[in-house]
Amino acid sequence: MVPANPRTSTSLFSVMPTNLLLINCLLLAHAADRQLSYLLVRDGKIAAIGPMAACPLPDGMATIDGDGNLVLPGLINGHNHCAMTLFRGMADDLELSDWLYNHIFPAEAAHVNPEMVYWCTLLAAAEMISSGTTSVADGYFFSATAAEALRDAGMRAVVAHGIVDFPAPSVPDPSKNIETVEGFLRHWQGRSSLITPAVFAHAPYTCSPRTLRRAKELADRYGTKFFIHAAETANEQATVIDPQGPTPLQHLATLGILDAHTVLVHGVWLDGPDLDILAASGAAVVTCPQSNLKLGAGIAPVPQMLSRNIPVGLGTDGCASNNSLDLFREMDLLAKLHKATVRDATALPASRVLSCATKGGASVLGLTGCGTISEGAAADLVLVAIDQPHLTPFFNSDLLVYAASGADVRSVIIDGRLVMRDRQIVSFDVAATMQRVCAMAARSKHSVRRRPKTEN
Ligand SMILES: CSC[C@H]1O[C@@H](n2cnc3c(O)ncnc32)[C@H](O)[C@@H]1O
Ligand SMILES: [Zn+2]
Repeated sequence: MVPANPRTSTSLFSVMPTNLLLINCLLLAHAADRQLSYLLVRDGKIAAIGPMAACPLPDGMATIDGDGNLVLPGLINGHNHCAMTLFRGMADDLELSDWLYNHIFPAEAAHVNPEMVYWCTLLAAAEMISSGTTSVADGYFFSATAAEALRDAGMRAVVAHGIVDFPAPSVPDPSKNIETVEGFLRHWQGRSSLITPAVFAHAPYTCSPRTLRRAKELADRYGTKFFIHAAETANEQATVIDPQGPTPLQHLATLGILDAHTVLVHGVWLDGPDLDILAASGAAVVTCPQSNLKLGAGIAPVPQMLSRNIPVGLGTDGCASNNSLDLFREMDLLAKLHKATVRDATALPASRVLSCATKGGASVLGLTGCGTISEGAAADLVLVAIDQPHLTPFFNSDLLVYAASGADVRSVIIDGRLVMRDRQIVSFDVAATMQRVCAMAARSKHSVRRRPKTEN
């Protein structure tokens, strides 16, 4: 149940067993021959997989019948600002700097507080779980509260505390940024099997070189991931750094903050030399194609990244720029975009895209053992109903990218716990969460400048 007060959150869900026997599941490898399998889950990990003929006796263990549904590794959303569900649809059809400076930052200054972050993050968790996402990288303010919400929802998350050089909702005095984030890292490191804390410096145009260096140094000291939005729009270099000077990527490289623990979000405006620097640094990229198209930013050179072995994950970005958290939509778009730009249908195969949203995404976020179905891997599993007209006949995983949607997900298991069963989220009260967010949205409507709808 959802606690009435986010500060006193205690989730019954956290004491649920992490041992399960999953029966009658279809593994991707058997999609064509329809041979059903069992998966034995112990202590949140996959302990054994085999054909139904060799299924062990439940021996008192909770058993879930997969009903012939396809079992997939849970999808991994590499970039989100979960609490921004409150701002869904608030500022559509605007380019990034207008959207951010004239609409989003003012709305955040007025409405972001711990209560908002708790409930709006829970709402994001409901949307992600019900569309097959089991892990997310969140980057926002009041990160301790976001971490509580994601843990209470039963989601696996890398929760990164946001840093900007101006007064932010959770840190009104930017000179206190580093110590605040350090407190967050100290509190959450090793506290929960589900939550990994990290650092998020917002962007090269909102963080000074000194802030960027100190934020990265802090992340390194705690051995955490360091995230940054960078090279998102064409004018980032012109308006932010120096029109004649280094590119945003060169700027970050010169500051010494690109390495294997750095995750660059967006990376739309990267030229050949930038991509070479990135590849040599070991840093990863999370691409957010829906957000990049909607904000008019452009198309990230994902095939060129992959051909240089730059690790690439897939993210939705927040609800105010997407406006959906369904990674199936994101996969479909990513797989098609590059085919169109270079007029080559082989530019980015569906299987490669599925890997960015699973195994590849896990590696970008440092989530060891996630994004794969094998013995010893995390039991983060999604059951997809393929026995439907739009997924028939089902021979291989390409259909997951080109025809499936989040609505096809039936049940979800995270860290060995059943989080959604037959489309019913069981870890928290979704109806109550929607009610709370609707009430907040109604209150904020009077003070937030929502875009008037114009007739054409
Ligand atoms: C410190 S991260 C949170 C901060 O980032 C803002 N934000 C959301 N999406 C984007 C984007 O695509 N580019 C730049 N900034 C973005 C969000 O509103 C928060 O203020
Ligand atoms: Zn973002």
